[in-house]
Amino acid sequence: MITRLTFDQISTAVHDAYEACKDIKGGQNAHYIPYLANVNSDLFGISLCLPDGRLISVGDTDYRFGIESVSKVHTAILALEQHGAQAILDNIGADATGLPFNSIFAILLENDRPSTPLVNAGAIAACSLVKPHGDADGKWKAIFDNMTALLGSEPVLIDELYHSESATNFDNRSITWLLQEYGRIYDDPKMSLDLYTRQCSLGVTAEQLAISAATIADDGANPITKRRVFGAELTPKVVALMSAVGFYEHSGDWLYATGLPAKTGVGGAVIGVMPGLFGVCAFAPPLDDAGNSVKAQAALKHLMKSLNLNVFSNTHFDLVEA
Ligand SMILES: NC(=O)CC[C@H](N)C(=O)O
Repeated sequence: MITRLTFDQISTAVHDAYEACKDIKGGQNAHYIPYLANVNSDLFGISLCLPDGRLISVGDTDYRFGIESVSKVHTAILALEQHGAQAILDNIGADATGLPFNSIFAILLENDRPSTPLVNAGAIAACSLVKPHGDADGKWKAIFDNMTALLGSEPVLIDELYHSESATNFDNRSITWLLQEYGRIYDDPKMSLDLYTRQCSLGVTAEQLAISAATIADDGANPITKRRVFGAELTPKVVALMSAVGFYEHSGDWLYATGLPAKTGVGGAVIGVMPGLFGVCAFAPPLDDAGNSVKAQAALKHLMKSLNLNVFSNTHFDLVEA
């Protein structure tokens, strides 16, 4: 079945989702990273980007916040581009862990594999895979440039967040050394961890993240800059990774409830990708027990329901002029 959607319908749905969810309480800011604990908990924004570059934004969509684990998607794309889909499967994996994002148990259960580039272990391994090998500055430039190409404009490193996170990331240090012991870090371990921590500390806006999600939805072509960022054959791989583990131990419940492949970060962002149709980002700092934004989840759930969208349904959606 083909259903026609207009820009106005999508715009109304975004504004309705904002209104319906703006007063939702519950959850708390990430408390284990001191910088994030102090961000204003009332911030809330939704931004949606269409493949033709039109943006629908409501609320705090130009506030710059820590990208955190949403960056795992961007660097997974870089590693996929540089090494190919098979190498990422062989060296990292694409499995759901069913466990928290920083789980050491998941590494042990998965027979030494980091599981997926979208949990901490696999994301640190992905940073170790980024070329040029052995060159910290060159690798950071590759990560930053790839992020910029996906966002359509530069992110800004939040120094305070980077220092705050570097000083307190004891679990990620343990993960890195365990992976090193298992032969699953493919460059200098300390450098790989530092690159991961730095990418998590990049400041981005909800609007930038929506553009990057729309770039994934648009088969690797950035809808704003029109630049091709990655090969179209990678979109199904990226969407599969997001679907499998985007909400960590709540990934199945999320996908079942919404039908939206999405990825969260403890900075409060959630990005969602409807291939061919749009990319979206909702942002609000308070998180649930799995580290996923309470209000952003509610807003995206509302949006998908009101537009009657689901990536698994047998309905194809065409964006039409009114
Ligand atoms: N889920 C997240 O966003 C976690 C990211 C954070 N930088 C960490 O490694 O703990």
